[in-house]
Amino acid sequence: MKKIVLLGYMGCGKSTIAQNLSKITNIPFLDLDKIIEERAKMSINEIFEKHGEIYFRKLEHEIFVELLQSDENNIIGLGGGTPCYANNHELLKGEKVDSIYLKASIDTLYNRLVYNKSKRPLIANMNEEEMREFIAKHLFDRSFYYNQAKHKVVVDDRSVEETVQDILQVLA
Ligand SMILES: Nc1ncnc2c1ncn2[C@@H]1O[C@H](COP(=O)(O)OP(=O)(O)O)[C@@H](O)[C@H]1O
Ligand SMILES: O=C(O)C1=C[C@@H](OP(=O)(O)O)[C@@H](O)[C@H](O)C1
Ligand SMILES: [Mg+2]
Repeated sequence: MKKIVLLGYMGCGKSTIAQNLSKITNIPFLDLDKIIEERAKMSINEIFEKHGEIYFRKLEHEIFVELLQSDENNIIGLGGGTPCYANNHELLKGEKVDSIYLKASIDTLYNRLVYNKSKRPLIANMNEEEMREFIAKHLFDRSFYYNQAKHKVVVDDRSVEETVQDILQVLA
């Protein structure tokens, strides 16, 4: 049983890359946010609105632990905040876990998020200037946790296909 775990800031491509890596490797992929939404029968936005972020983080932790415990080989795309709460970063170091930080610059993240923020409650209501500032500070705060991953793949100026190949190389 092996788990390939993709982590990194919102917009770095965890969900997109997990799906494409799955197609090439035939290893089933799981998106932690999607599973949270299915369990809660609500969107991430609704969970934040109705129950608040602390409730979301609790659910996120419980489901992450559960996914790591299953006997299947899986590719798991985390949420951007997953490694930063409830000591989840310690789980990235597990023997059966290949954790990979998809590292993106502030510019890459900003460019990908600016038109894709509505489903991300932490940035949904920010204007462009606020968002750039927020990403810069938040990425700095979170980098300690992201750097706990076993591997790092830089995604700036890389296509989806190139990043998938970079991951395969790191895992070889
Ligand atoms: N080279 C690339 N690699 C990954 N995503 C890319 C790339 N270029 C553009 N994108 C877009 O950036 C966004 C990344 O979002 P997503 O995969 O949801 O990231 P995350 O799950 O890390 O928040 C998607 O809209 C995707 O289509
Ligand atoms: O960075 C975060 O704290 C979050 C990232 C989101 O996932 P993506 O990174 O896939 O957007 C989602 O889990 C939630 O909106 C909180
Ligand atoms: Mg995602």
